[in-house]
Amino acid sequence: MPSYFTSAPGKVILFGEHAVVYSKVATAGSLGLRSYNLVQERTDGAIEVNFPDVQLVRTWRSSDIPRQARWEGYPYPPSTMNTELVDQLTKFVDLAEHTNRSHAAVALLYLHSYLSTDEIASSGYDFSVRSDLPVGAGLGSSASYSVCLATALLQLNGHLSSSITAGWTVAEQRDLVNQWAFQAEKVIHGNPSGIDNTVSTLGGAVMFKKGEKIKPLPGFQSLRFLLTNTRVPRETQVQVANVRKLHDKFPNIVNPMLDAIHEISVSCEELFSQPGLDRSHLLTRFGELVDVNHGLLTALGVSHPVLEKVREISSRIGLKSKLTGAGGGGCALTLIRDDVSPETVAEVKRLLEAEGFQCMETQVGGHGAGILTLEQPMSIEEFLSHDKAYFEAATHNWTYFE
Ligand SMILES: Nc1ncnc2c1ncn2[C@@H]1O[C@H](COP(=O)(O)OP(=O)(O)O)[C@@H](O)[C@H]1O
Ligand SMILES: C[C@@](O)(CCOP(=O)(O)O)CC(=O)O
Repeated sequence: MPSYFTSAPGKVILFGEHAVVYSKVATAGSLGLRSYNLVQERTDGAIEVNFPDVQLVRTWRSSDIPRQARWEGYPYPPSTMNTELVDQLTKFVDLAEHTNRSHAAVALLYLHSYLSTDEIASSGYDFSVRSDLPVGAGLGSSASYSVCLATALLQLNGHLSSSITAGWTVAEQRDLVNQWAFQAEKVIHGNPSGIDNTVSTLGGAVMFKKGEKIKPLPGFQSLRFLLTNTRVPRETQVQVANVRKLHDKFPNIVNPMLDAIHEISVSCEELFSQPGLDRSHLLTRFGELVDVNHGLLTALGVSHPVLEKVREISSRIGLKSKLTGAGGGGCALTLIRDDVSPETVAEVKRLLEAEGFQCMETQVGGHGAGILTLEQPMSIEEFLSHDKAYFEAATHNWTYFE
């Protein structure tokens, strides 16, 4: 059994946060910031996890992990989450409940319980994960972690490009990864929408409407952004509830605002589907949509002084920013047009970091889930010491589900 890496990106909501709760369309894209998982066989029948981003190092005996019998629909996941198994695994991992660490561990063991063959269950494996993404900042770290796990477990158990799934299309394999990643997301979050794991699995950009199938945004061109984590903690539920209160108080005012946000996503889709549209013109129009969307979100009450600070600093240099995700703190995105010089980017970063913010430059719209088989085993220490550039290097022959 060779060693391999799996990898998956984070996500950013480009347009339509909050409006999506009211069944309007939202647009999200995959980030160049990714999580990476090293999977290696070991000889002692143990499962060892090394997840430094959530301070978890733990070993269990493989044969002690509860396992599920084959179910109808195999290898697709059952339609409902097995809450009994989640409870059982939460006790099994023996970590304080409801922490980052226990969620990460239970999500892995949940997939292991369902997917492991007898052979895999009696062997031992190391799972090590490192991420470029800040955890809990609304950039989809949990989805990218979940997609890494789903890809790893499906690969390990022969469901990806192996004899069991021989004849399956890439799209079917990608769908399988996405469905299992959604299971892991459910273990971590309870009731996620599915947009984060879908963007992370597919890559590129997607259009999303509640209750409808998430569809790729046709013609999307990769864009460059500066992401700013204001480090002000925010709770999605609180922001969503505040917008709900405003909506219920002034429906005739708030509904047209939500409709206007919907039209921004529609305009974004139209922008990318215009054949032969000049890139510079596209970026100008995109920047205008960024501005309008932020204005509407501010009117909905979900901005915050730190987010306005990001807008003020970036607009001084002629750049367009908006909050992304729930708002009330969290992250903002700033569009970096192709003609913006590296000096300008460095200057805006310097100004933002001087406010105590964390800045991350990244592309939006790149690859989704990927696998890379290693020719030689790699020590966990070496894996964890590598940076983004190492994993991105062209010599690494990643396979993506595209
Ligand atoms: N690099 C990682 N290693 C292990 N677990 C991770 C990692 N990144 C995310 N997670 C899991 O995902 C959870 C974070 O989810 P969440 O708070 O929704 O943040 P985000 O908005 O970044 O997705 C963590 O509590 C942990 O269980
Ligand atoms: C505000 C909302 O539209 C997006 C929240 O995004 P995040 O939790 O910041 O990634 C809520 C939702 O769609 O469930």
